[in-house]
Amino acid sequence: MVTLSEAYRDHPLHLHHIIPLDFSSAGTLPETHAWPELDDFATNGCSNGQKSIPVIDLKDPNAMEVIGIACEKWGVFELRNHEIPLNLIEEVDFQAKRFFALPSQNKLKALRSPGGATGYGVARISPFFSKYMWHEGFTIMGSPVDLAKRIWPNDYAPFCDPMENYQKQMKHLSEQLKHLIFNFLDISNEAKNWVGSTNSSGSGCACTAIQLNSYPSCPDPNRAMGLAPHTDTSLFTILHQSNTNGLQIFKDEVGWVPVNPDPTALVVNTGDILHIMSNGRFRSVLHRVMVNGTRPRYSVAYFYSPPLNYVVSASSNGVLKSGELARFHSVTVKEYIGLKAKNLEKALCLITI
Ligand SMILES: C=C1C[C@]23C[C@H]1CC[C@H]2[C@@]12CCC[C@@](C)(C(=O)O1)[C@H]2[C@@H]3C(=O)O
Ligand SMILES: O=C(O)CCC(=O)C(=O)O
Ligand SMILES: [Fe+2]
Repeated sequence: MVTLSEAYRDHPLHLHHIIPLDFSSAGTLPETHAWPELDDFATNGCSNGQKSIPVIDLKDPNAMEVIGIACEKWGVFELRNHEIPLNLIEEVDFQAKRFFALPSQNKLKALRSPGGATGYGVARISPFFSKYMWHEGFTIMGSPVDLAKRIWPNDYAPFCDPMENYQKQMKHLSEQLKHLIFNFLDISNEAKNWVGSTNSSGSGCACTAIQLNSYPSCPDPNRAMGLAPHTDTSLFTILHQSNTNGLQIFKDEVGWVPVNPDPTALVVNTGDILHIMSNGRFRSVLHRVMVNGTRPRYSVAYFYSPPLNYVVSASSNGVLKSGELARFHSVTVKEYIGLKAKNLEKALCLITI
């Protein structure tokens, strides 16, 4: 948990790649946030938006099969009947909005440090793009208490309690999804249960993180980018989006497909670590967020990955059919996070055999 921070420590960032714009006082879109090549990009996407992602009921007796097929064909699905209490989701959402509504100078008290991974700041992928995104984020790994105390020294519990509860519930849901996905892929019990792997705290726990995302309503939405196209580093990500649209996934031969929000459902997407573990069968899905001219958008992402020293490898986990060769070199989770932090989307190519 806290240990995921450790993987980012070797990749310090400059402050101008951490501090978000004060969106509340931005009356027009600054040139630093205007993406020149966007027009084409945006129109192409929308014209192909007729298809929609698979919807899956977790209680479906065929859940394993339909989730496997969705991961293979789409890399993303909407999950219903997930059993995360709606009032908890709403409370997390409410606390996220309460944080982002604070004056800029208050939010900066929880600013991510240059060598850190948690706290308030722009998206981690920002240094790879010449323009800034219309986005601010808040990253939590392990206990949120230290961060929340910086903002609400005596009254941090209303923020922390729901976040900690959400971490527990999401971890439980992630374990269920992991079993379904790994069973579908015939991944061995050893690999499935992270046997022999630990993180630096000595526990064999998964690496997890919560990312609160805010995309304020934008004075010039056609020239702004909410979150630039990226794949997640995780095994998979569980996303909750409240009711403003903007998320799109890229599907081969279709283009950008909108993922319409249903506040009672969750969206699950595949990440790079699953891409490697499945030997490229479950490709990590490219996605982005477009912004809105009238309504702000909020989302909560939960990233789930194996422990830091887990060896991510198709050659030893049972996925390879007879005669099939591994397409990627084996790497630990920590090594892969390091490669991604330095090379972004080239990281997968760098370990391709
Ligand atoms: C546990 C994670 C996963 C991170 C890094 C770290 C904390 C924040 C996550 C995000 C959230 C926003 C998109 C992304 C691409 C980014 O810029 O920061 C994600 C990234 C990743 O999936 O690599
Ligand atoms: O806001 C969203 O819907 C997407 C967030 C996202 O892609 C991320 O946090 O990695
Ligand atoms: Fe993402």
